[in-house]
Amino acid sequence: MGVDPCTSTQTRNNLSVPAGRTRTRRQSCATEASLTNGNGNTEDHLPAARTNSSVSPVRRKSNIVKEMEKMKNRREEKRAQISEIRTKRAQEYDSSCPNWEFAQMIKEFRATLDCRPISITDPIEEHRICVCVRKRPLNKQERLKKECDVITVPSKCVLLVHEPKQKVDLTKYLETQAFRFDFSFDESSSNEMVYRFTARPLVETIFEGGKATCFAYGQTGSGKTHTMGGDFSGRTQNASKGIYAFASQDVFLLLNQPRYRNQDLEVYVTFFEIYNGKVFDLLNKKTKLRVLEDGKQQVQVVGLQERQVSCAEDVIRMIEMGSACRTSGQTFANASSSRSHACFQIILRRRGKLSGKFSLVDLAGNERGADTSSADRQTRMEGAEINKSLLALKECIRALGQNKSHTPFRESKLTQVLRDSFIGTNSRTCMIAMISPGMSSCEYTLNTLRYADRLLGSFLETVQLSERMSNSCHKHSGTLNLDRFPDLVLD
Ligand SMILES: Nc1ncnc2c1ncn2[C@@H]1O[C@H](COP(=O)(O)OP(=O)(O)OP(=O)(O)O)[C@@H](O)[C@H]1O
Repeated sequence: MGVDPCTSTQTRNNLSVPAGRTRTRRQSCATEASLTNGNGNTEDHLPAARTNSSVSPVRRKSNIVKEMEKMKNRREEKRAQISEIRTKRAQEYDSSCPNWEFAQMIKEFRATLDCRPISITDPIEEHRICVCVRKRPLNKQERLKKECDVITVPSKCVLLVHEPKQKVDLTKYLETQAFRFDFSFDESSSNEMVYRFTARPLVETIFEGGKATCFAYGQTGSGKTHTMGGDFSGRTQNASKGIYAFASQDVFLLLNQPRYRNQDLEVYVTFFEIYNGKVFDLLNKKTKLRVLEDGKQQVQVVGLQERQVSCAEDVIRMIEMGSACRTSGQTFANASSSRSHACFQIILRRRGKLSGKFSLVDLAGNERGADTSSADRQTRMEGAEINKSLLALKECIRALGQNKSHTPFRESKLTQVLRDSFIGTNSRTCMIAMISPGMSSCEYTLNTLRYADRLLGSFLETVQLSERMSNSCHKHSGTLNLDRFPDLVLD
C-alpha cells in the first residue's frame, strides 16, 4: 500500500520539517497530487504537448524530493567536512596514541585553564591533620605505551581527574572530577618541595613533646617509596633524598639551635615493617616482634631495636639498611613493589625518657586491598589484611580530627603500633595521597582520592565538563562551581 506523503506523519518526522513550514509543503503536495497519478505518470488534464507519447515526458521533481535531495547533499557535505577535520586532527595529534581523542579533549580543556601550581613561596598553614596529593610523572613504561595523562593540577590545592567515558552510542566524553586538598603537587614537584609543605611543619612538634606522623598512601607504583625513602638504589649518581632523610636533617638542625641545644636530647631511629599483621624489625635482620598492650593501654613492640644516631648521614645509612630488607614482590605497575607497611621512626629521648616521636609510614599499595579475586591464597590474605588496616587507619585519623574520645586503634596491627599518634592534644598527622597519572590507573586514582577526601570529611565535586566526541567535533560544557574552587581560574 502506497503512503500518502501529505498525510504520513512518519515521513514528516523523518524530514524534520519545522512546524512553521509544514503548511507550505502540504499545499505544494496537494498541487503535486493533482498532477500525477499513483504511478507518478502525468494525468490527462496536463497540456497536450506534454502528454504526447512521441515527446519524452519531462518529469518535474516535487518540492519534497528536491528538499530531500538538498538535505542529502548537505548531509554528505557535512560528513566529508567532519571526516576531513578528523583526519587533520589525527595528523596534528599523535594518532598512534590509542586514546588520542581523550588526550586531545584533555589538552583542549587544559588550554582553558590558567594553571598556577604550588610555589616555594606559598604560605604554609598549620593543621592538626593535613591531607595532600602528589601526582608523579608518566614513567617510561607508560610513555612507551603512549598512555594518556588524565590528571591536571591547576592550582596549589585543586586536582582534576578527567575520567574517560563512552556513551552507549560510542560517543566519547570526559567526566572531570575536582578534588580539593590542603596541597596538590604536580609532576614537576620535587621530593624537597613535597617535604616542605607536608612533613617539615611537623618536625617542631616532636621538640615540643608531641607525636607527629606522616603517611604515604596510594596504589602500587604511584611513588610512595620514592617520596618517603628517596632513591638510594645506587642506580643514579645523585641519589634523591626522600622525606625520611629531609626530616632527619631538620631534626639535627633544630637540635643544634640554642633553644634545644642544652636540653639533653638524644636521637634514636627505629625501622620496622608490618606484613600480614606481623611486625618485623628492619634494623635487626627482620626479626619477628611481638606487640603487647599493658593495663594502661600502652602499646609496646617488644624487642624493637632503637639505634642512636648523631648526624643525618647516620640516619641515611639506617634507611639504606632497612630498605634493603623490606618485603617486596612484583606487581603489574612496579617491579619491586612493597607488600608491607614500612614505619621509620625518629625518636627524641631526654635522659632515657621518651620526649617526642616522628613516625614516617610508607603504606602498602592500596589496590592490594581490593585484590580479593586473586587465586593465590597468600595474596588474598595479604590483600584482606591491607584492606583492614587501611580502613582502621582512616577511622583513627578521623577520630583524631574530630577529637573523639574513642579511637578504634585495636582494629589492626598498624593502628595498634601507632596508637600514640592518634591520641593526645599534641599529635599531628599528614597524609600524602600518591597518584599515578595514566588513564589505565584512573579507577585506582579515584579510589585513592576518595579515601583521602574522606579523611577531611570534605566535599567531592563531580562536573561533566565535555561532551560529544563521536564526530570529533566536541565542546566543553558544564562549569565548575567557582565559589568552591576560587583558585581555579577558567578562561
Ligand atoms: N615523583 C616521581 N618522580 C620521578 N619518578 C618517580 C616519582 N614517583 C615515583 N617514581 C618512580 O616510579 C617507580 C615506582 O615508585 P615507588 O616504588 O615509589 O612506588 P610505590 O608507590 O612505593 O609502589 P609499591 O606500593 O608497589 O611499593 C620508581 O621507579 C620511582 O623512582
